[in-house]
Amino acid sequence: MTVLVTGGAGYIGSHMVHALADRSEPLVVVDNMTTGYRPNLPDDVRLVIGDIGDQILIERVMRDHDVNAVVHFAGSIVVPDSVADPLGYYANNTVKSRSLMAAAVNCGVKHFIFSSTAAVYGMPDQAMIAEEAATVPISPYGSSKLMTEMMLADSAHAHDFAYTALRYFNVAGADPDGRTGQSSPRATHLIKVASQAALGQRSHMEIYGTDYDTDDGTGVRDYIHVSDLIAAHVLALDRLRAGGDSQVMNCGYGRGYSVRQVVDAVRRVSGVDFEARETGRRAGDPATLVAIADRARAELGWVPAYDDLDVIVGHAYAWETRMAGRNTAGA
Ligand SMILES: NC(=O)c1ccc[n+]([C@@H]2O[C@H](COP(=O)([O-])OP(=O)(O)OC[C@H]3O[C@@H](n4cnc5c(N)ncnc54)[C@H](O)[C@@H]3O)[C@@H](O)[C@H]2O)c1
Ligand SMILES: O=c1ccn([C@@H]2O[C@H](COP(=O)(O)OP(=O)(O)O[C@H]3O[C@H](CO)[C@@H](O)[C@H](O)[C@H]3O)[C@@H](O)[C@H]2O)c(=O)[nH]1
Repeated sequence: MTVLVTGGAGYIGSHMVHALADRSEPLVVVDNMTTGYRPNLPDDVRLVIGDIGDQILIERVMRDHDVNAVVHFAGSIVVPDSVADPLGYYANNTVKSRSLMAAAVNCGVKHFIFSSTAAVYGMPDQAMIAEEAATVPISPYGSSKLMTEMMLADSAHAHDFAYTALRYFNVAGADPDGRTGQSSPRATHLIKVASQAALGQRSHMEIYGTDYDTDDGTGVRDYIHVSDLIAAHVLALDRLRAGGDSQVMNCGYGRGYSVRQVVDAVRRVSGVDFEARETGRRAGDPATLVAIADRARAELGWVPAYDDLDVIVGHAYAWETRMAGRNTAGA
């Protein structure tokens, strides 16, 4: 009854690995280490360095480890990169997910949890988004994820497995115990970038667009603490094991913060008045993305524990401080 965690050496996946290890669940990680970071994993984890598109390898891992559930985080995640390299994104996110699913079907894996995204909704006309909202992605990244959801739905009809596709809103923060966090130096996420500016790793940061139709003109997002997101995964796994049906669920708190509010929070938490320069809009950014996450609460009994912007920022900033120390020590 082993859980296969794809992309388990990445930001979100490594939090899942710790959560499963905390429950003493047998698990195996497959990661090709393109953006993965080994030090974020427990020392004794079973890590197979390989690609989810290598179906022979994946089937061997599934059989050797008696895998019964897959939690699929592996993928490429930078929206502007997907605009520049759509075929690369469809290859890594869609084609290789198809291969992973084929391996799961061949090996009789019964449960599948998939990292989907609010990007499947595109530029919604309503600020608050439920799962029934139209899915009209505006980036190859969003399309690559929506296509994977479609493959899951069709395969679950045809074969004996059930899935949960979790549509994450903006994932932020870090493990409260400091075991792992966002470690990719190229990460573009707002709270990470602002924390780097506060630590002096950047001379300044930029606010992309101040003319949105929002209260203060900057983009509004629903920031969810990574540990709350992982709690939803663990509950989704338990629900599938108990015979739960296939579902798509939003993961967010149902409350949005503007870029300016986030920048103020990072200044408040860090005590550093770093520079935030106002520039033009970034391509493909909707004004507002906020989840209606009633389904996750009802179906999973999910109750967030870290729904507080200063707590999220505090954990992200503590992690960034730790990373800065590591980098200095290694220099
Ligand atoms: N970070 C967010 O705000 C966010 C929001 C919505 C959805 N997601 C989704 O969550 C998942 C995890 O995102 P993250 O922020 O942890 O990113 P990440 O880049 O930190 O983690 C992705 C991991 O997958 C691995 N990987 C990539 N392609 C692979 C392949 N072909 N075979 C094996 N391993 C591969 C990478 O090495 C990395 O360890 C992704 O699928 C992403 O699309 C993230
Ligand atoms: O240096 C920066 C970085 C971001 N922003 C703004 O901050 C907000 C959040 O941006 P970011 O942290 O880059 O996240 P998103 O572009 O909203 O995308 C994240 O959240 C999506 C779900 O909502 C996921 O699909 C993506 O994978 C994930 O990167 C947006 O309004 C950006 O324009 C800035 O102003 N300056």
